[in-house]
Parts: sequence; structure tokens; C-alpha cells
Amino acid sequence: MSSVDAHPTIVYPHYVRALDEEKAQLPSSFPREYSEEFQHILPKLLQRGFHILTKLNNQKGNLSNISKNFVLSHPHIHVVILRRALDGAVIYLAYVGSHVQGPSGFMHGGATAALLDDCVSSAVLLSGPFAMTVQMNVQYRKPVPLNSVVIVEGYVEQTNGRKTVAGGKMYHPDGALYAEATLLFVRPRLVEPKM
Ligand SMILES: CCCCCCCC/C=C\CCCCCCCC(=O)SCCNC(=O)CCNC(=O)[C@H](O)C(C)(C)COP(=O)(O)OP(=O)(O)OC[C@H]1O[C@@H](n2cnc3c(N)ncnc32)[C@H](O)[C@@H]1OP(=O)(O)O
Repeated sequence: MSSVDAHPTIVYPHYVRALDEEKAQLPSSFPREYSEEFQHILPKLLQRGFHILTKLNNQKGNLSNISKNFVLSHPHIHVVILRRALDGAVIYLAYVGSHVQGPSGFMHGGATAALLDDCVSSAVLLSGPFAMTVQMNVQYRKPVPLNSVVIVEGYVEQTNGRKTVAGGKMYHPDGALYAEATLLFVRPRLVEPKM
């Protein structure tokens, strides 16, 4: 039984199936130099208790809904998703390419927010019932260089009825903080996910 199966309330059965079907691999589309960087970072994340869920680029079959995800299907953002069963924290180990630009040479703040939202949403969705972001506050601490690897971490802070407060951080692999966010999720009265 996978850690996700332990949460029967999850309303994304195709994600759960996907977790069983997909094996931990780096997407073949990763630029070679970043694949090497990822291979260097991954063992440290595994040591912290995270395990790789899946590659999400080039999905097929019942992953097709996930493949429409704006962040995870972006041609210039490559993501490997990891999760820690102990507390449900999720990491997106991501390579940010050249076409995600805001200020010259740096990542667009909206893209930073989208990556944070997506990662934190994954932590929320994989740990409980369907919920949607209704509020997000992002603190931008340092500009994120294009063509670089970032680590995004998402975690649930507390759930109270239909509301969940969650947080996220984006940082350089050396630990320098790029951005952090606090989010509020609400489980809709009627749950009809079509993702
Ligand atoms: C292959 C392996 C797989 C690996 C695993 C990967 C898994 C994951 C993969 C990929 C995941 C990535 C997924 C990406 C997702 C990204 C996240 C988004 O972008 S979400 C889109 C943007 N958000 C919206 O569009 C919401 C729009 N809002 C709404 O539709 C409604 O507000 C809704 C349905 C959420 C709630 O409406 P109501 O009618 O059900 O609920 P009411 O009664 O209004 O509110 C309930 C409580 O929440 C508070 N509330 C509602 N909105 C609030 C707000 N904005 N601020 C503060 N409080 C709010 C209310 O005051 C109320 O509180 P009181 O119960 O009275 O205490």
C-alpha cells in the first residue's frame, strides 16, 4: 500500500493509479547538465525522507489530465515530484529554463507563484480531500535566475473543517531562499474535480 492509498478521501484516483504505475525516473527531456545536477541533489532529498513520486513530463494514458497542468506541462519548466510520507511534505525539484522570464535574466514572479501554488497544492491534494487555493501571499526574497535549478517545498500547516492553511518555500539548492508563501485552501461544498 502506498502512502497515498492511506488517504482514502483523496478524490484524484488517477493520481493514485499513476503513483503505482510510474517509476522514479528523470524526464528524458531534461537538459543533460541539469540531469547531472539533479542526480547530485536527489540523494540529499532522499536522505531527508523524501521519495520520488514520478516524472510528470511526457505522461501517457490516465496521466493525461495531469499533463494539462499549466506548471507541470510547461515546456520550459521541468519538475520531479518528491513526497515525504511522514508528514506529506512535497518537493518539486525543478529546472527553470529560459522562457519563463520576467525581469531580464530572472524568472517571472507569476511563474514563481504558480510553481509554489502547484507544489503546495500537491501537498494538500495528496494528503487529503480535494481543495482549491482561495488565498495566496507570496514574499519574494531574491530574484530567481533563469536556466537554474530550484527546490520548491510545500507542506500542510493545519486543517480546520473545510479550510487548510499551507505553506511553501522556493530556494536555491545551497539553501538560499528565493520566495516563501502562505496559502489558504478551501474544500468546496460540492466536489467535482475535472483535472
Ligand atoms: C503522476 C503522479 C502524480 C503525482 C502527484 C501530483 C498530484 C498533484 C498534481 C498536480 C496538482 C497541482 C494542482 C494544481 C492546482 C493549483 C491550485 C489552483 O490553481 S486552484 C485554482 C484557483 N482557485 C480557484 O479557482 C478557487 C475559486 N474559488 C471557489 O471556487 C470557491 O471559493 C470555493 C469553491 C473554493 C469555495 O466556495 P464554497 O461556496 O464551497 O465555500 P464558502 O462557503 O464560500 O467558503 C468556505 C469557507 O472558506 C472561507 N473562504 C472562502 N474563500 C475565502 C477567501 N478567499 N479568503 C478567506 N476565506 C475564504 C469562507 O469564508 C468560509 O469560511 P467559514 O466556513 O464561513 O468560516
